[in-house]
Amino acid sequence: MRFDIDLRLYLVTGRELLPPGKSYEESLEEAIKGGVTVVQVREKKCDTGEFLDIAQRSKAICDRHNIPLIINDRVDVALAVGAHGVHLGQTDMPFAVARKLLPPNVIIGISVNTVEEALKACEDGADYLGIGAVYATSTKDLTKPILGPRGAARILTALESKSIKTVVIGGIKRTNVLRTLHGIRSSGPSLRGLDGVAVVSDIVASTTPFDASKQLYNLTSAALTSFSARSAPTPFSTEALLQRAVAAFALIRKHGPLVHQITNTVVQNQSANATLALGASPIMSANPREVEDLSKFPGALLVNIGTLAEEDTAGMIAAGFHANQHGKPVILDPVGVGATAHRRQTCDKLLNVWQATCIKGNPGEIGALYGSDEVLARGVDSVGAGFADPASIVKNLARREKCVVVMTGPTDWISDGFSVLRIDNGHPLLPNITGSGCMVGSAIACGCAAVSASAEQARDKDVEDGQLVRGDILAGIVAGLLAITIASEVAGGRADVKGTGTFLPALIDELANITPEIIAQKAKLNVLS
Ligand SMILES: Nc1ncnc2c1ncn2[C@@H]1O[C@H](COP(=O)(O)OP(=O)(O)OP(=O)(O)O)[C@@H](O)[C@H]1O
Ligand SMILES: Cc1ncsc1CCO
Repeated sequence: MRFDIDLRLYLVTGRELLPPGKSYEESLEEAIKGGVTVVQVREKKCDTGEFLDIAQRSKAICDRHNIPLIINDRVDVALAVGAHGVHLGQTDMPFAVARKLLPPNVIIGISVNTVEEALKACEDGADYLGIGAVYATSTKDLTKPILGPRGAARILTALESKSIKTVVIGGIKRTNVLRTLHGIRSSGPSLRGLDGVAVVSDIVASTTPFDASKQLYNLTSAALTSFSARSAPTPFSTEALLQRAVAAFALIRKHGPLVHQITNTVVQNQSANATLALGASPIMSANPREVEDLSKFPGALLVNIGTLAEEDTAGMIAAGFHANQHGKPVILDPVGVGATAHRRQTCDKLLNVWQATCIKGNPGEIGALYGSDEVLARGVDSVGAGFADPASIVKNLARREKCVVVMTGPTDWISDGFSVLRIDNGHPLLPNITGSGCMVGSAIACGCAAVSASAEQARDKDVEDGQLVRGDILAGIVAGLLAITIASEVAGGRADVKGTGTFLPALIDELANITPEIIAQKAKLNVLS
């Protein structure tokens, strides 16, 4: 097998882009340490001697880190330095000629811009394809059409039956990599057809290439790692998950993490009070100017689109983006997403820019995101009896969005795309106060914030492939759900609670009174699969 190269984060060099004071070697080494998995040396404006010199210097660095090196265009230079591969454009040396000149273990990649070029390169026997340009870029004169994510998806769709490896290239950077990969997935077959992203200026022009490539590696891994391609985690029992959730609940009180909430104007006060009662610290702000600073604190971000003021959308987009960059859990509450086209478009926009850790909604909201009309929404409320097969809905949406999905109701259904769980706690008064679902979102955010802050503090092992966040997220989510639903049972059973008016303050009190022992004792949690 000739091809054993990890294409996930493919760096294409460009010395002319280096920032002042940064040497080529320094930049390359930092980029590799940050997560670059393969390096292509591209030198368009130098003579052979200089190209050879830069290729040899690159090879020495790559060898030190066991990273494959590919040479752009020049078969002779590749042979001279013993490179792993050669990358050819459509106007470079023809594939057949290069193949003849190169030893069989040297791979050949081809740049393609159309379905025809891609199929021809497959037929020729290319080892991988660089599909682009996805966006306009200053690093290359573009004479061919810009593909956009949808154009790249068209080429990937045509390659569905081929085993060839692929990367997308052209203007890809930290700010658009998730949007790009989400866009390709939603308009093409699946990301299983894609093996990586190629990046130039976002790494080479950076004064901190280590950070740039680390962020790009994590973002790309999270978007690329397909649930179906990943091996399923070890199944766990109800008892084991309950223990993890009880431990996660205790971490809220231990760490008192910051929970940044962009939420609707109906529930701001009660959600902030619920957060405090659980033992975390709320900060409610949608101002795009401060979301980056807020993302630096250990904790979590909640984005609730309940009242969706026009001016809040920019803050929601930026907050999720920065939270992803800092590995903070992001909880999306798509309130009323089934009610208006604008809410649907906004959720699409948000999920195109950032990766959610958890999406929580009532059946109307989850159905609207899933694209099902089995359950309908009336404004922010869900109507009707619910889904005939709720377990499949949450599991399939979790797989598609690569996050945990929670669907609330008399039974709360939860899935991480592998397991499905149900929680049967809750009091009938809970859905009758406005914004109880929103408070559930805050409670989930508190649980996620706690497990994430704890893992950060313990400097847990580095994030696993495909995960943006650290910590036992599923346990954090279950902890938040159990805390609020069990507190509602205690509050609803109190003699002084006469209806929804007295229920709300009692609920806040009982959230503060709840203990890990009460949760362990009263939880009606069941792991179904
Ligand atoms: N009939 C019920 N009995 C007990 N608990 C319930 C019942 N219905 C919902 N709940 C609980 O209430 C919480 C809120 O769920 P619900 O589905 O009402 O949210 P929502 O519709 O998003 O609320 P809102 O839009 O008012 O914020 C859930 O955690 C759930 O456990
Ligand atoms: C009533 C209402 N309207 C927008 S948000 C909200 C709170 C419950 O979702």
